[in-house]
Amino acid sequence: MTQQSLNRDTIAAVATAPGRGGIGVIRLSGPKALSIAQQICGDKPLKARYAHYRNFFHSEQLIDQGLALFFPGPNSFTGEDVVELQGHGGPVILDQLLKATIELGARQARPGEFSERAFLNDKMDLTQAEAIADLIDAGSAQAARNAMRSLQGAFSDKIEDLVESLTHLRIYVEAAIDFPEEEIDFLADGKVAADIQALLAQMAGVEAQARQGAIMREGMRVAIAGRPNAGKSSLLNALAGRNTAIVTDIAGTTRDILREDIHIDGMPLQFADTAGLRDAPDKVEQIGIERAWEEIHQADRVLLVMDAEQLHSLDPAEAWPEFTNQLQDLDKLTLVLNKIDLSDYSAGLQAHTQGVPVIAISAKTGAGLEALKEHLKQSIGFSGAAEGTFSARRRHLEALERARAFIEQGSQQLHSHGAGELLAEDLRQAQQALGEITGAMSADELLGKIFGSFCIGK
Ligand SMILES: Nc1nc2c(c(=O)[nH]1)N(C=O)[C@@H](CNc1ccc(C(=O)N[C@@H](CCC(=O)O)C(=O)O)cc1)CN2
Ligand SMILES: Nc1nc2c(ncn2[C@@H]2O[C@H](COP(=O)(O)OP(=O)(O)OP(=O)(O)O)[C@@H](O)[C@H]2O)c(=O)[nH]1
Ligand SMILES: [Mg+2]
Repeated sequence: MTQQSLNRDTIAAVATAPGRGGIGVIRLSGPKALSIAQQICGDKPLKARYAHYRNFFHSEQLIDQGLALFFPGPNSFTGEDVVELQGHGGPVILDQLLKATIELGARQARPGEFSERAFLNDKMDLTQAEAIADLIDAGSAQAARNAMRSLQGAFSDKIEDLVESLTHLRIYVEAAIDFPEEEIDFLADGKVAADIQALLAQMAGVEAQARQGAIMREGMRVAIAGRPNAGKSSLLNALAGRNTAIVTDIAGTTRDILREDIHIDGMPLQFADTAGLRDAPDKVEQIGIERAWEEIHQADRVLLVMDAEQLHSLDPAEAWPEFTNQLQDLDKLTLVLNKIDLSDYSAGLQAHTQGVPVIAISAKTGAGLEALKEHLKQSIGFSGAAEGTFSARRRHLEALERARAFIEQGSQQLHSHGAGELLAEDLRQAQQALGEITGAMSADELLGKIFGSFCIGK
C-alpha cells in the first residue's frame, strides 16, 4: 500500500443505486476493510479475489446472505484494500449492512470519495475520474462512448503529448538562458519560433476535439438572435414542438431569455430565445437586449434570424454591420432566413455568404427546420458514430485556452524583446495550466469541487 493510503481511515458506502434491486452492494475501502468484513462474514478468511458465499451477521443477528469479495491493495479500484459485500438489493438490508460497517469502525464515504482515492493512489488521472462520472451520467450512447474513450485515456494521452512537446521546448529555452556561453543563440536559429508554432498547432487540434467533447457532454449552447419580429420566438417554439415562448406581431415581445433543452439525434442542445436587438425606448426592453448580447457572446453558436422579406443583402456584414462588428467570432454565426412562406427567397440562395452559412426556413410551416437541425449537428462535427471524440468539460477547455494564451504571450515576448527569461516563465505557466487537466498539479479546492459532484458510493 502507498504511504498515502496508510494514513487514511476506512470508508464505506452503498455502491448501488438507491431503491430496490436484484442485488445491492456495500463497498469498503481502507486499512480496516478486511477486518470489518471478516467480523460480518465470520472468521473463515476471505481469500483475495474470490467470491465467497457467506452469511452477513452483525450483533449476533443475521442480516443477509450474500457474496463477499476481497481485493487487497494496491490491486483494487482505489489502490487500497477493498471489500465488497454483495447482498440483496433492499434499502433496509443495505442500510443495516452499512450501519454494521460503521459500528465496526468504517466511516460513511463522501460522494466521489472512492474515485478520489483511486486518483490519489495513481490508479487514474483526473480526466479518467471525471470520465467515470460522465459514463454514469451519460444520457445517450454517444455520450457513453465518449466517456469510455476518456476513461481509457484518450484525452490524458493527448495532454501528455502536449506536455512532452512543451517540456522539450522548455529544456531548450532554459539551457539557452543558463549557458549563454554555449552560443545557443536560440533567437537567431529560428528553432524556438518554429517549435512554438508547431506546439500551438498541436494545441489547437486538441482544443478543437475537447471543445466538441465538452459540447456533447454539456450541450451546445445556441443563441437565437436578431431584430424584433424576425420570428425568433416562433423558431424556438417550432424547435421545441410546443408553444413555450410568447409570439405576437408586436416588436419587442420577448424580454427575458427563455431556454429550452432539445435533443437532436441524441445531441443535447440548449436554445436561448432572446430579445430583439434594436435601440429600445423602453427600460425593460433595454435590459433584455443587454442580456441578449451576453447570451450571444457566450453561445457556442448564434442563429441570426432575419425576416426574408426585409432582407437587402445576404452578406451579414453588409446587411447588419453593427451586429458583425460586435460579434468578433463570426465562425459561430449562422444566418437564418425566416418567413420563406411569404416570399420565396430560397431560389438562388447560396449556402454560404462570406463564409457564413445560410439556412432558409419558415418557423410557421416548418419548412427548412430539418436542414437547420442537420446544420447544427454538422457545425460541431456530430455524427452518430463520431470516432476519436472523448468526453471533456469546460474546465478542461478553459485550462487549454489558458495554456495557449501563455504560449502566445511568450512567443510575443520573444519576438518583440528577445526576452528568453519571460518566454521561459510563460512556458512554465502553460505547463502548470495543462497539469490542472490531468491533475498532475491541482489545488485541493479544485479536487474537492470535482469529486464532490460525484454520486455517493462512487
Ligand atoms: N462489483 C464491482 N463491479 C464494478 C466495479 C466495482 O468496483 N465493483 N467498478 C468500479 O468502478 C467498475 C469496474 N472497475 C474496476 C476497476 C479496477 C478494479 C481493480 O481491481 N483493479 C486492480 C486490479 C486490476 C486487474 O486485476 O487487472 C488494479 O487496478 O490494480 C476493479 C474494478 C465497474 N464494475
Ligand atoms: N408568415 C410567417 N410569419 C411568421 C413566421 N415566423 C414568425 N412569424 C410571425 O412574425 C411575428 C413575430 O414573431 P415572433 O416569433 O414573436 O418574433 P420575435 O423575433 O420573437 O420578436 P421579438 O420577441 O419581438 O423580438 C408573429 O406575428 C409571427 O406569427 C414565419 O415563418 N412565417
Ligand atoms: Mg420573441
